[in-house]
Order: sequence, then C-alpha cells, then structure tokens
Amino acid sequence: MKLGRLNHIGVATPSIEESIHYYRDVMGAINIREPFDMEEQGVKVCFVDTPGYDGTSGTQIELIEPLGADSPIHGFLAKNPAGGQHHLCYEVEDIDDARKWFEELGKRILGPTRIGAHGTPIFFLHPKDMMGQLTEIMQTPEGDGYWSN
Ligand SMILES: CC[C@H](C(=O)O)C(=O)SCCNC(=O)CCNC(=O)[C@H](O)C(C)(C)COP(=O)(O)OP(=O)(O)OC[C@H]1O[C@@H](n2cnc3c(N)ncnc32)[C@H](O)[C@@H]1OP(=O)(O)O
Ligand SMILES: [Co+2]
Repeated sequence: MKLGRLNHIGVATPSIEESIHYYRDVMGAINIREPFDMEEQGVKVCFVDTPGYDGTSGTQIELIEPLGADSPIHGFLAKNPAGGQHHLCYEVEDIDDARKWFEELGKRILGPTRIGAHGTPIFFLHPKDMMGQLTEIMQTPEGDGYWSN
C-alpha cells in the first residue's frame, strides 16, 4: 500500500459557528466552505482550506460537530469539551486494496467502507492500533490525476 496525501485534519468542535469565527478572525483563514450535514455519519461538517489548497490538492481542516444523539464524536467531546484534533485522513489509490492491507496487519477497521465528506469511499482505523491516532483512509477522487504522476 502506498501512503497518499494528507487530505484533511479532522477537528471536533462543540460549535462549527464558533470555530468559523476562530479560523477566520484569529487564524486568518481565507477560504471557509459552507457547512453541511452528514446525517448518516452523525456530524455537521465544514472545510477550512489551508494555504496551498487548490480545490483538489493540499490539506484542509475538517471541522466536525455532533449531529444527533448517536454521533460518534460525543464521546470525544465529553472528554475534550473544547474540541480539538480528532483524526487524520490520508488518501489512497484504491480503498479496497487499502482495507485488505490493514486487515492483514490485524488493524481494527471501524465499520463498513462508506462514502465520506468528499464523496469518495472511506473507512476508519482504531486509534489504539494506529499509535494513538484515529486514522481515516479515503480514496482519491476520480480524475484527480495524483496517482498517475
Ligand atoms: C465521514 C465523514 C467525515 C469524513 O472525513 O468523510 C469524517 O471524518 S466524520 C468523523 C467522525 N466519525 C468517526 O470518528 C467514525 C470513527 N470513530 C469511531 O468509531 C469512534 O469515535 C471511536 C471508536 C474511535 C471512539 O469511540 P468513543 O469516543 O465512544 O470512545 P471509546 O471509549 O470507545 O474509545 C476507545 C479508546 O479510543 C480513544 N479515542 C477515542 N476517540 C479518539 C480519537 N479521536 N483519537 C485518539 N483516541 C481516541 C478513547 O480515549 C479510548 O481510549 P482509552 O485509553 O480506552 O480511554
Ligand atoms: Co474526516
């Protein structure tokens, strides 16, 4: 398996609205995308571009706020009420190959492969098997050209 780009840093927050003010007014972020709900994933999501992000490549901050009683990030926010760094998301060329790779290494995969916030297949790896880091693996969007260079 080949490690791809760091697509985004997931940052849990009790309030995306408050976090937008922070990234805009304290951190001087220029491009803050429209928040959107992902009910099936139990989160409201808002992407903040970091310098160098050009719409397809570069790293974004992915702000995530709990959505619904079953949100998977309630536990994290109970332990970290102000929020904070929640997960890292790396790109891969083929999500099925990557899933097989981690399964063969005995890493716990959290739930099924499903469609993530960028509209491509993703899965999560348990932090306890990944040096303490909740890790999201995401397939690079079609037509991106990253893997053919
Ligand atoms: C999909 C849309 C979007 C995208 O990019 O496409 C997203 O990224 S959505 C992100 C939100 N969704 C998820 O995080 C799904 C995967 N997460 C989970 O299944 C849970 O959050 C889980 C299992 C990682 C943690 O569950 P819970 O909070 O209920 O806590 P546990 O007591 O079960 O945790 C066990 C153990 O892990 C530690 N932990 C929990 N969260 C994290 C974290 N983010 N980073 C590092 N470690 C974490 C927790 O403290 C426990 O450790 P212990 O030493 O036993 O206390
Ligand atoms: Co994510």
